[in-house]
Amino acid sequence: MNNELSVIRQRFNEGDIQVANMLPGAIRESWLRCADQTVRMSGKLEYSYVRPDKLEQLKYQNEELLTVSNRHVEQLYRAVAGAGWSVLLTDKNCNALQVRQANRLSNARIASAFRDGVMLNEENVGTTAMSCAVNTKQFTRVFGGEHYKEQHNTFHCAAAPVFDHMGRLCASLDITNEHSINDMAVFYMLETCARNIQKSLILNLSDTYVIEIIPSSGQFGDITNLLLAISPDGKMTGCNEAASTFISDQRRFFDTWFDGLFSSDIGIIQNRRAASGEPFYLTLHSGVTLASRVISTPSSPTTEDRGSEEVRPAPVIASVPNTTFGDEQLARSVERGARVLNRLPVMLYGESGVGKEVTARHLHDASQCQGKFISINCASIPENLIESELFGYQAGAFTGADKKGFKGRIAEADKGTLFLDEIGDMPLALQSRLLRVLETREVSPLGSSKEHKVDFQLICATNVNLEQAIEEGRFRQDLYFRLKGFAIPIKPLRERDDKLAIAQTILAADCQYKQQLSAEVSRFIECYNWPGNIRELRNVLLYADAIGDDSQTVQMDELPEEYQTCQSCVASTAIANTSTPADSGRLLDQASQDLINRVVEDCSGNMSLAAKKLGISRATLYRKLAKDRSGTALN
Ligand SMILES: Nc1ncnc2c1ncn2[C@@H]1O[C@H](COP(=O)(O)OP(=O)(O)OP(=O)(O)O)[C@@H](O)[C@H]1O
Repeated sequence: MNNELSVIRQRFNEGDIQVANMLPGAIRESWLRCADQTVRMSGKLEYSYVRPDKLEQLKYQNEELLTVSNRHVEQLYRAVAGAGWSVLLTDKNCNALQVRQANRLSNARIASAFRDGVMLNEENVGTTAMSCAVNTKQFTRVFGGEHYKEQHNTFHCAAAPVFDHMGRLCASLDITNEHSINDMAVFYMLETCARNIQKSLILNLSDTYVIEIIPSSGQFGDITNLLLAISPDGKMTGCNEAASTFISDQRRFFDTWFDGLFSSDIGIIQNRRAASGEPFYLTLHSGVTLASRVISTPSSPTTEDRGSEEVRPAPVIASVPNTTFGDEQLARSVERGARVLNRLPVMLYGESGVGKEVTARHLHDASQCQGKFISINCASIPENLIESELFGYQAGAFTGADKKGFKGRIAEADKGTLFLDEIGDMPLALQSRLLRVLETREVSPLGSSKEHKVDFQLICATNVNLEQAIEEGRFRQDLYFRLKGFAIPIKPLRERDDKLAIAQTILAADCQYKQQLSAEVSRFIECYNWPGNIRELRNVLLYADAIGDDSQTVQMDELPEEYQTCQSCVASTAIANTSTPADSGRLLDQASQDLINRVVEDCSGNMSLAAKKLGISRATLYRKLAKDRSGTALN
């Protein structure tokens, strides 16, 4: 926390409430409300939870919101979790309805406290991004010491309000990180996600036409476009935030009929061509003409299908039918994996970021399993919590346990798929318990002697060499063989030939503006080493999308700076651009020399391994290195 903020906190705590004027408006107001309600800044922080029966009721009341938002929240989570962000959806009173925790939450107490039903309103936990977003109805960031409660001073959060089809506040969407990351791309994604939830709520209205209007020269499907929902008899029944600003007086809007706004009647959107999605023009009474398009009609299919009709949706990766792109071997393995999954455990292995979790979700979907997909990252749960997290616990099983007990993640996966990520990091003692569960298909929660039958499909993933872990006594061999029913290796991105297809998919799925790659960027993607694999490629493209200009093509100077200066890629690009054979030869030599040096370095000087990776003999490798050192051109 910076010094100034510490001083503000101290003075405020001592009763000088004027000092709050130095804080951003939303946070100042929240601190003052907290002080009014005599919430204490320091002292023990006990989290309160909505009673389980009340939580059920809350979820029931928010059923539509939860159903509609699920894929958006999931998609946001998948995009940001790698950077350490957790995602929370709360109702409009800040009760958590859906919590998706980031992999690496180090604060064990908070990790176990943040779950569905935790009450995060100001009265209970002081100022948070979500309480500010709910109170101001605006996107808000609350960083570190701006949180009222001392215990939250290590967190950095941002939240966006979520509005329903009539523009009423219905929820807040929050992202939380333990590290201070002022990443505009992430905040942008958060706001877009909140707007997409409202869009899906509008598309979910029954017996309604939904039209999309482009107020500027943008394109259809832009999230800033106006959405209007109209009943078949012409009454306005819904609109998104952009439309409510555009039409300004929302209350009047809901008393309005279609022909009260536009100089045509409802027939214009009911004719066959318009109803089939062809663009048409609407004219406001003022004479302004707007390009429009019907995106949903009263007979349109259900929500999820409608979701795919959105023009530029950010598709859910899990629903992408093929997550293997041009890698035929991987496609074959995944297809077989999906077929055997209901009888054999599947093990995915590959470096971090190659897409193991994405593939696991795809396997779950493709296996047609109707149950839930329960994902557990064995490396991120503190060792002392793994056991209770996996197997559950009975009420009062240990100090600090929830009074109601906890079912456990394995039991939650009953009739569904259990995904154990980073299985190589599971502590040995728990490996024995897991083995027993896999053999008996029964779990008994901590503190209970009762066994419960469970039936689940199992996928596990690892980026460590389990065989080596067995040799070193860190992993049980019998568990290894039990888990490795069907093994699917996933190659690192640098070894894949379908890098451009992957990049194109990411652009189409996750980028707002950028939809194609310049020739130079394509060459860079092909040539770069990608140590962070698909995750790194995705981050680079999202960066270009967020900071680049409005054009649809990603240019080299829109990539993060460190990528623009990648030496061997610059050389390869130069080779492609050069016109004289002599220059081209020189640049090619340089690139080849760089590549050799890099591979030798990657292999820590192990010449046999480096030669193997380069596909040349050891003698040739020595010769090339010797020539390089003596300054002779390589050949
Ligand atoms: N097939 C894909 N299509 C689009 N994006 C993908 C695909 N595979 C992976 N990604 C992106 O790459 C990132 C990493 O994916 P994922 O978490 O599945 O990798 P992982 O191998 O499980 O990584 P780790 O071992 O670090 O957990 C995610 O942000 C995901 O969005």
